[in-house]
Amino acid sequence: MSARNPGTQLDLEWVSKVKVNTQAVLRRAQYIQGLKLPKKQWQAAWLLKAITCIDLTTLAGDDTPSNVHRLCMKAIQPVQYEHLKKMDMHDKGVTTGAVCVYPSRVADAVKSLKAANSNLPVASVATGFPAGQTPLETRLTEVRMAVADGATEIDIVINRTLALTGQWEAMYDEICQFREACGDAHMKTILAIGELGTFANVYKASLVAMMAGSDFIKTSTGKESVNATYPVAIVMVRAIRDYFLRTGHKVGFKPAGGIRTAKESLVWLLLIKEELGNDWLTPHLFRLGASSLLADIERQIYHHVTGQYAAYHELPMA
Ligand SMILES: O=C[C@H](O)COP(=O)(O)O
Repeated sequence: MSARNPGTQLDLEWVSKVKVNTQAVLRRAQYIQGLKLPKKQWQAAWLLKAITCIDLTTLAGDDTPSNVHRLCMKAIQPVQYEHLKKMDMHDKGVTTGAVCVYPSRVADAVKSLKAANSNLPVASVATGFPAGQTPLETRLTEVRMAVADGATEIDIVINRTLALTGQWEAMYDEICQFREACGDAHMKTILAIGELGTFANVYKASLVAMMAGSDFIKTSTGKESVNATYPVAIVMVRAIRDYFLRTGHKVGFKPAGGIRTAKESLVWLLLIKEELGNDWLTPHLFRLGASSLLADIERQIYHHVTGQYAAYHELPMA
């Protein structure tokens, strides 16, 4: 991870002046989706880059030490060795960016990775994920427990009630407390954009989250009915850019929820390149939160290397 965002004082004047031009946002998102995607070896290189930015995720009620173990093994070796060798990438340490699990499974993930001699980060959702509707003290305890079990990245959810009722100061205070509870663990703040109503609210929530010291802002939990969309991403990355221009602090961006295809991962990389520039095209500042994207990327890489499409059952799944 890159240098942390120390946050700033809450600037309510900046927050209150926010206006978002919806039509301009939609046009820009359309434009980015229409851009030409890289082909052939360039596409394969971009797909490998996308893999290094994935937070390989399992967030299910039936998660067990054994499926978390498989997830970790997949994160360490996301592409078959022979395929990487054919691309001369076998010795470049291609892994996913992190694994992401519920707090109760952090210790399992840490154990599996340690046994495999891997220092891949373990991220954990916390703070009453996905709804955030538990008492503040419970949410803080959850963060501390995940960190104590070895999570080095914590994905918190914002209190949507506070955002929807314009209680930005209270939201800022809560996030500052989460940041403190994280200690040295990097904090990604999930806005749950599908529940924020307007683009202006998304922009305001992004600003408040960054002012409170978030190292990343993240679109969604993957559990809302609307998750990562390109227009919302434009709004959030513009907030990241504006915050950087004012403070000099680079905050990362993590779209998450419903990202399933290799093609989508390429569009996400293009969006970041166009909006924030190459500096952000690194796992330190960009992550894709996804539970099933890797299988499709692996399939495209299989095709690139062999000239044939693999059936899903031919590729080892996370
Ligand atoms: O943070 C990651 C998301 O929960 C993953 O969502 P997904 O299962 O739709 O890929």
